[in-house]
Amino acid sequence: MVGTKLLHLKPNSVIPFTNFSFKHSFSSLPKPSILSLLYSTQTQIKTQVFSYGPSLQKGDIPLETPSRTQNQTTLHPEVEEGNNPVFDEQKFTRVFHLAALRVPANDCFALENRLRGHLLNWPRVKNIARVPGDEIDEEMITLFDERKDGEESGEEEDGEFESLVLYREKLVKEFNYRGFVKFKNLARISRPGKRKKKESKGDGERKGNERKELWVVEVLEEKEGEEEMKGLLGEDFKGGRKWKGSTRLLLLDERYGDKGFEELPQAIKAVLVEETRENSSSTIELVRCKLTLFYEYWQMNEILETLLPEGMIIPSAFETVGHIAHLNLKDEHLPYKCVIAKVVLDKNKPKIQTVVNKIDIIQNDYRTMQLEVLAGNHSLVTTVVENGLRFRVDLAKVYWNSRLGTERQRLLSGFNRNDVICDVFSGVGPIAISAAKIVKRVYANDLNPFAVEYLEGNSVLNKLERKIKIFNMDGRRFINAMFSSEKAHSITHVVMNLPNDAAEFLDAFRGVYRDQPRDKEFNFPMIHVYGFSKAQDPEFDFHERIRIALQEVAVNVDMRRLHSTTTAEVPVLDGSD
Ligand SMILES: C[S@@+](CC[C@H](N)C(=O)[O-])C[C@H]1O[C@@H](n2cnc3c(N)ncnc32)[C@H](O)[C@@H]1O
Repeated sequence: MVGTKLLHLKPNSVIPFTNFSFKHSFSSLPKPSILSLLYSTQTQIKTQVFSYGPSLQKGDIPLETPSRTQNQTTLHPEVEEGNNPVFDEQKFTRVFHLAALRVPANDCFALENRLRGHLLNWPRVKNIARVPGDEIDEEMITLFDERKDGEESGEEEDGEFESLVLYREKLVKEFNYRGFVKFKNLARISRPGKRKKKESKGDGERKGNERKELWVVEVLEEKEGEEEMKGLLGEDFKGGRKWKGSTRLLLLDERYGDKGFEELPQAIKAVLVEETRENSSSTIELVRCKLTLFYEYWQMNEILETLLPEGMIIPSAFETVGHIAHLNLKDEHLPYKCVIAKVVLDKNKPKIQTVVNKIDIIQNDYRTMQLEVLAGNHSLVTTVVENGLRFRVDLAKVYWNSRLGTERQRLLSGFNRNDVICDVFSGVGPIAISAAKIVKRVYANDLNPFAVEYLEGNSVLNKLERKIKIFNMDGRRFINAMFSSEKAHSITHVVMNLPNDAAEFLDAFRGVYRDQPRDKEFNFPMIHVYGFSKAQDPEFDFHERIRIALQEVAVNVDMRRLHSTTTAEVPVLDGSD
């Protein structure tokens, strides 16, 4: 039993968010309550109890793969060496021995209902299972019945067999370019090509070439009388003495895997007994079977718990941007980064095509991340859908943060069709373009020429280009340009989303309204400023920064604390002065 900590990867920042409008005098500062600001890494001790359900610590490892002890001792060094992501997926194959009821296909749903509570209840495994050859052609059933009748009336064996041979002849005539859909064995006899090659790969090969299967069931017992039919219809044929038509397997709860008939619960016994009593040629029978779970079956954390050293925190969450999974690995994970990335990719295909890790904290002007591609294709250009709009981004060249989607929605909900928005640090346009759908006009600006290129492309992509005017300049210059022009009167909201130092950019507003005539019609815009603070009292700290930047100008301030996590924003404080 392994105790493992789950790490939810989260950014370590708290973003006080402020919006305010100008007024003519200061009043007292709000008294913010002191709240812990430091983000805490959420760790969870996961105690695994393996008494029920599938687990990599249970079941048998098939003979061709190394034993579990061997598996655990060799895996970590192998993984560590040169970050080699190629680990043997077969090491994750586990075989479980179960009991099942083989039932007529037509009755399986009714019996499933009746036996509820006694059937296997494992995630992603259907308790009505199919095995190769369990679907039998109606015509074949008739022949079989004829054969049986003959048996009963003492007919000669040659005659019985003849009808099956005739039936095969009939099938041969039906052969066309698609081969035999129902009887693979006949197809194989007539057309020994590709298929023969594939099937000679050995027992371990999984069926289903396109999509790898998660699990497979095989019946263990060989029934008398099966051989003869097999010879005619191929290896896939299963059925035995009681065979009468198409069948399904109802997998019984794992507790009954090694139980004999007498030890089964009454409900199961009753089904078997009743069926046999009512119908002497009942096809219901108790069989032993093998349920094999493959690498594809196991969840990301189950695989990683096996691959990473015992006790290591398992990276259990990541951010997604379009087709890209964005990890934020801790130092201790770095020796295993490629292995972790491979598992993330395998377990999240096809939505995820690329797995990256952030190399360094964001510290450049354009707020772009330094990313290392660890698995999948190397394209960092992707499309994100937010608010029903599409945004093309190149994570290597522009800023994007999907976690801010909720906050963007909150902001947008305060805009109406009479508004004119000025987005000073617009990036590729998640706020500006979404706002353009609602408001009269948007002025959007960014210093990063690549961001502006994508902003232009995205406004066209969303057919909103006629409502957006785009600028590529420093934020201060942009504010000056906007507020020294006749546009100043029309602007109702200014958005400043540059959390590191947007507050310091507020100095650009000093005196912008000094010479404006103050008629009754005049409204000051609402300025939405985002910022980080590591101070003990971030609201107080942020308020001070705003006052220093604006100096003589009086403002109404509303402050709201955002904890930038994947799930939550935390409104903490509402105050005004
Ligand atoms: C935190 S991002 C926000 C982008 C966008 N609002 C969003 O939510 O995705 C800040 C943006 O400001 C831009 N930026 C940085 N310094 C700037 C400056 N001095 N003037 C204008 N834009 C700047 C960066 O290029 C970046 O795109």
